[in-house]
Amino acid sequence: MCMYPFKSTSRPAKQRERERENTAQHRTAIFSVAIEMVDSYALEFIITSVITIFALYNFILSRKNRSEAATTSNTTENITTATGECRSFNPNGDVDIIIVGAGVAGSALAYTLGKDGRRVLVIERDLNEPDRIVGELLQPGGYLKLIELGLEDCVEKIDAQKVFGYALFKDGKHTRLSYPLEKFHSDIAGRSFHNGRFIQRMREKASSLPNVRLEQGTVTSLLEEQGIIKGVQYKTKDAQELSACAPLTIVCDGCFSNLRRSLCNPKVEVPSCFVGLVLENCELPCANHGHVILGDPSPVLFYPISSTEVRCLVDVPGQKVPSIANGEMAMYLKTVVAPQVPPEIHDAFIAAVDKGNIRTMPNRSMPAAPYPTPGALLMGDAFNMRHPLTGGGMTVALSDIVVLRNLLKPLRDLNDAPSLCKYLESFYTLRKPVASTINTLAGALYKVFCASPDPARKEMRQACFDYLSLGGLFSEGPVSLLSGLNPRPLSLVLHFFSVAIYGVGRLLLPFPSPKRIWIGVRLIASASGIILPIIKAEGVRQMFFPATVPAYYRTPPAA
Ligand SMILES: Cc1cc2nc3c(=O)[nH]c(=O)nc-3n(C[C@H](O)[C@H](O)[C@H](O)COP(=O)(O)OP(=O)(O)OC[C@H]3O[C@@H](n4cnc5c(N)ncnc54)[C@H](O)[C@@H]3O)c2cc1C
Repeated sequence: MCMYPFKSTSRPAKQRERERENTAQHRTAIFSVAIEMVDSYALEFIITSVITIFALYNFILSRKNRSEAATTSNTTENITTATGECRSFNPNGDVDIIIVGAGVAGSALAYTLGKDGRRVLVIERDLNEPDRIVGELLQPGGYLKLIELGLEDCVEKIDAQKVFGYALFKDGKHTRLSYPLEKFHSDIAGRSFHNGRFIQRMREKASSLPNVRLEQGTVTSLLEEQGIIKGVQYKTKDAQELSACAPLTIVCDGCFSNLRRSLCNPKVEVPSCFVGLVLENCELPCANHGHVILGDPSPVLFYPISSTEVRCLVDVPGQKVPSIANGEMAMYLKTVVAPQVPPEIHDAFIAAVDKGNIRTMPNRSMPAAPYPTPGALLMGDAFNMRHPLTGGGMTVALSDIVVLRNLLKPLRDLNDAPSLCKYLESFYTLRKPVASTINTLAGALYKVFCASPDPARKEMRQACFDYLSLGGLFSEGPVSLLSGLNPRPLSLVLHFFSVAIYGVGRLLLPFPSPKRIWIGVRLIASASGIILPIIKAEGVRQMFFPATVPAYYRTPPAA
């Protein structure tokens, strides 16, 4: 029993000293290896753990919601019971798919499905060229989707401008963030243009197909028969009430959709409005770049929409904007916004305000929360919206169309609505990597980029600007997420928390004071408070663990 202690104490003192040193060195080595491992894996581990807990929470919640949804999905607003008029309208079943709305999503979808041989009827409220301040900058990721759909020529002959990245301005300093386009063909870049011209090109291209028919009319309701959407009821230009039927109706009636209520659970938020102006004949400080001014109270954007025009979008927080009619808006733009505009375009900005063509648009966000409904599907802004700060809406819509096209391709017959509906549930998961990355980034960046009196939020905003200014991986990563070139949700979360940690590091170095430590703690809390609710709304499981969602593996009904 006492052999070991006896042996130990009987060794010579030098040997014991050496052994002690060895043990200490060994411990230090283990400790430093452990520290290195902790350094490299801690962040990933913490995030993965948080996400896993959220996934479980979400899973339980989604089951609860699904059963609630089942009871509410039969609300009949904007749904009319089909009585037989459908069959009399198109007795030969000459339409496979009805598309409501020929905006960005509807017209791209019509061409895509028409090209695949579907007989498509598109009903659009107004076939004249739209004149809007939305959807004017297509990210390079969206342009890649346009190529996949064979629609890239729709940005030709409309004086579209190539966009190679962003210039970010804060307190008189600026940094250039280029899209990482090196490994792509030289034609790949963002494109900015007049939204109406782009849409008209896509409408023309869709209607050039013999099996695609575009009609002007306003859809007033969906036609339903025994829980299955059979088609739509619509009013023509000359006030005729008609109905049309098809095995599948795809609703793409945009951000103000009044048909989505029966197909999803619309939780629309309006954090701010954009006020739009057009600056003429001026040179942006960084040619062929989007410009983001981290202004007070919130960001201001500039980007070219033709060779002679620059779009300016001024974000105004809240749902109310100063009145244009009584001149309050012009006063606001001149006194609050103009002093923050880069000097190179200041005069053009004032001239645009004086010219008076000021437009406004609410900035809406709405997570996708569909009620899978046999015979119908939502797409575009009717289905899912995010803050337009990062110009991601069209990229998400086009990416969704690619996913849907691939799912529908193997199907010859769309008539078995319940089986088709079950199969198309996979769409909601397959779209997630692109959609959730762009949506989350838009929501998070908007919050970070807004000015705030809170010191923690101020630090976060400055840390974000400085982090992006570091260049290399620090700008490339976030920009490739924003551009839709690398839509990876985990990469987004890692960059977001890296910005927060970078901000905290700057607060604590070289000498942390209690006040700075406290701001650091609040910075991390505020970063989590910004991103986690958005991730939760996107669906943690679908976003980070899509392969664990059973719908991911749905096979075509005929297979
Ligand atoms: C201020 C602002 C700026 C934006 N900037 C950008 C940007 O730079 N880049 C970007 O990618 N995204 C941007 N977006 C988002 C982008 O505009 C949308 O994501 C995109 O337009 C969605 O396309 P959509 O087809 O769903 O809707 P829309 O393009 O709005 O099309 C909807 C169509 O449906 C028609 N319609 C509506 N109701 C009916 C009905 N009852 N019957 C028949 N037809 C109907 C409408 O006439 C319209 O043609 C911005 C959004 C806002 C609010």
